[in-house]
Amino acid sequence: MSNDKPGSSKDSSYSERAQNKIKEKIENIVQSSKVPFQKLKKKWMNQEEEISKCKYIIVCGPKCSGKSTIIKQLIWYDNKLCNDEEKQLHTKNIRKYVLEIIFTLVDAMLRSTPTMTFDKPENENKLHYLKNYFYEFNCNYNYQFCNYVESIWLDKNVQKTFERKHELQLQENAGYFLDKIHDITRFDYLPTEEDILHYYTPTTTAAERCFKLDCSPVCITEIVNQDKIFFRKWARYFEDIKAIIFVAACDSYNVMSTTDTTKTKLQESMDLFCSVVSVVWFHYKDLILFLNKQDLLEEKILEGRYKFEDYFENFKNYRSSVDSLFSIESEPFEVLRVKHFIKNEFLKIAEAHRPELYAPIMYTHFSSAAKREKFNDILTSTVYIIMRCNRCTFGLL
Ligand SMILES: Nc1nc2c(ncn2[C@@H]2O[C@H](COP(=O)(O)OP(=O)(O)OP(=O)(O)O)[C@@H](O)[C@H]2O)c(=O)[nH]1
Ligand SMILES: [Mg+2]
Repeated sequence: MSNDKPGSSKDSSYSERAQNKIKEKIENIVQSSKVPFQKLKKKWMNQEEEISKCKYIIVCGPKCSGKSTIIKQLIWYDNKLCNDEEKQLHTKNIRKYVLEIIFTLVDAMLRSTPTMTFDKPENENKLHYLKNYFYEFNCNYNYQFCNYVESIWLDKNVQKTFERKHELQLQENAGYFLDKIHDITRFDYLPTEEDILHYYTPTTTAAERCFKLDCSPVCITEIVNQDKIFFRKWARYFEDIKAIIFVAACDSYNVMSTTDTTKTKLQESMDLFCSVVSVVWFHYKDLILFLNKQDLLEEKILEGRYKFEDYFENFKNYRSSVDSLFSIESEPFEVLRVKHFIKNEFLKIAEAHRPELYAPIMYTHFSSAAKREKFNDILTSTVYIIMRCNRCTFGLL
């Protein structure tokens, strides 16, 4: 009967109330922390599982070599292609890009010596409209755009100027879009996947792209702003990666580097490749080398304007051990010689810098990453290699 004692009931109810309050408080804390903690724990466990299964891959190579294009193709693997809404987002940019190509061509035509003007004088007004109204007002589609752009492109003197495309500041894929100008200027134009692959958007930050590849998670990071010392400095941060993709643009054999004017961009790619394979961390990693832009390389070699031996002296005496292959493959002999020579140069660098003892596997692909069909087989085997790297990590192979 302690409750009957004076003050006791008060005290006891006080202590009871206090205790209950504390209990309640603790419960609240536990409750509030318990739920998210459990959720978090589940999430962590899931993440941990995902991450441990995840194939971290870095994609490196010189600027504009096709790194993002290859990543796009990998994301679209399994037919997870763009839907119409996503495609629509590219329409305006592609139209704007086509206009910029037209402006560059007209500019070059007007500056040429002897000076040229439009073959059809009425194109002058059309150009004026496109430059001062259409382009200025955000390139929203209208009837004039549809008629004027094609009319200017078909002007005899503009076409003549395009024959000098190598001398002009045009991107290599300008021809691809000009060939499709009739489709692009239609009101119902919806870019194809190949149009999206050909459209260039420079990558400015090293963003990680995580997606499912053949039902398994993959994280791919495109490395930006690389130079020769980049890998030596940062390589240890990539210690956990499972594989490296290196992309080189083979058609750049005649394009002089902007940073070292004694070298071509292809030679510069080889230097960069050398610094990648020299990194000790990477000696244990699988390496997938894409000798990219084969379609543009073939076009350039067959055109004959820029002889390969003028840029790589030892090409003259190149006798390939795969000479017998030349007769089986359907490509022109000279193109095959060039592409196998380039491959050989990269392999020599890898052999010299990746000690055989550690070096796992180096896979080499001749690729045309912006071509949907042509890239299909390579895509399948790349996915297989990525899966293989993963199974190796878990001792399944
Ligand atoms: N014709 C052709 N064009 C290609 C090929 N691969 C890439 N391209 C084009 O080359 C341009 C550059 O490709 P990206 O994939 O953006 O190159 P990148 O290496 O990511 O470039 P940065 O992000 O600026 O370093 C784009 O217009 C692509 O469409 C190819 O094999 N053939
Ligand atoms: Mg990129």
